[in-house]
Amino acid sequence: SSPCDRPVPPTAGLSHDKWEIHPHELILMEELGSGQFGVVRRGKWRGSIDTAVKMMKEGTMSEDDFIEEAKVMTKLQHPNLVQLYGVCSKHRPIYIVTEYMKHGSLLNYLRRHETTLIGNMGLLLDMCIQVSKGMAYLERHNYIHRDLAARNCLVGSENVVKVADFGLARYVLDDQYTSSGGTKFPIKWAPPEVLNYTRFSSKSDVWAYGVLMWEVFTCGKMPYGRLKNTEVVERVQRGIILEKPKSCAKEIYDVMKKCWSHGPEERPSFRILKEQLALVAQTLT
Ligand SMILES: CS(=O)(=O)c1ccc(C(=O)Nc2cccc(-c3cn4ccnc4c(Nc4ccc(C(=O)N5CCOCC5)cc4)n3)c2)cc1
Repeated sequence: SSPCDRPVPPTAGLSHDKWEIHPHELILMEELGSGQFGVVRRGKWRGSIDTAVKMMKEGTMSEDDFIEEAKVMTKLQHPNLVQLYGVCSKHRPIYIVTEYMKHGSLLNYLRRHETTLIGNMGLLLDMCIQVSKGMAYLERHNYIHRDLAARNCLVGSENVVKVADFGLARYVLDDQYTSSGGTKFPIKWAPPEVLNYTRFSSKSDVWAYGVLMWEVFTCGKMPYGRLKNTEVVERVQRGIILEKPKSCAKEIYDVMKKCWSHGPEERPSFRILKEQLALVAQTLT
């Protein structure tokens, strides 16, 4: 059965806190990757459920605030969102347990499969549409991602693409990542109002979504190439936008450009974006 129709395993653990997962219910397997936040390993939950387990290095996130938020996040359920199953918070490091996506990040997937993907506009557009569906769900629930990019989307079987780590950015302690002046802040995915006032909204997620579309249609190129963050900030504030990717239809680039409208209120909502992209898909494929 496809992952969509498999019911989401009940996050009801043995304890009364249904978002709490008992470590003895988890079998940890191979490492999937790591970063300044810690290590991610594949896992099996209750013997059969495939999971990814993020072991958050101490000091990387405000854990108590995150654990509080995890209760809300486990309720966000959609076929294009990486499901948070729960957390192991009774020990350190805390574990963040989500559904497993077997092809890894969308960014690496695009780069790894560039030769087969570059001419397949229908498939690239479908990936973008799947992300817009997950984001339209978050928008409907007034949930802001704050770090939408191809690196934070994941690919599963049958080219399923899901949005991951929504809202996680709020709990990262490293102010190199959280402040817009920091070296790790995702400047290239940020609109003017975030660069100037760190004013996040679903419309700043829409700007980032436009950059994600650009990443998809360039099969994982770095936006603005090797330009320094200060040069990108200057261009964005002057209204200079990313150029049309070679293998991208004009109609698709037109949608990207709407996502990069200078004022947040001029940008379409994800609800509208989803519909516009479905129309473009009909005319193109
Ligand atoms: C900015 S921050 O808040 O500090 C932050 C930074 C990083 C992260 C984070 O989760 N990073 C991260 C790093 C590595 C793997 C993950 C990561 C998270 N996941 C959640 C669900 N599934 C996965 C998954 N799956 C993978 C990853 C790699 C492979 C793999 O080895 N492949 C090679 C062969 O072809 C297939 C693919 C397979 C499945 N990898 C997540 C989260 C938050």
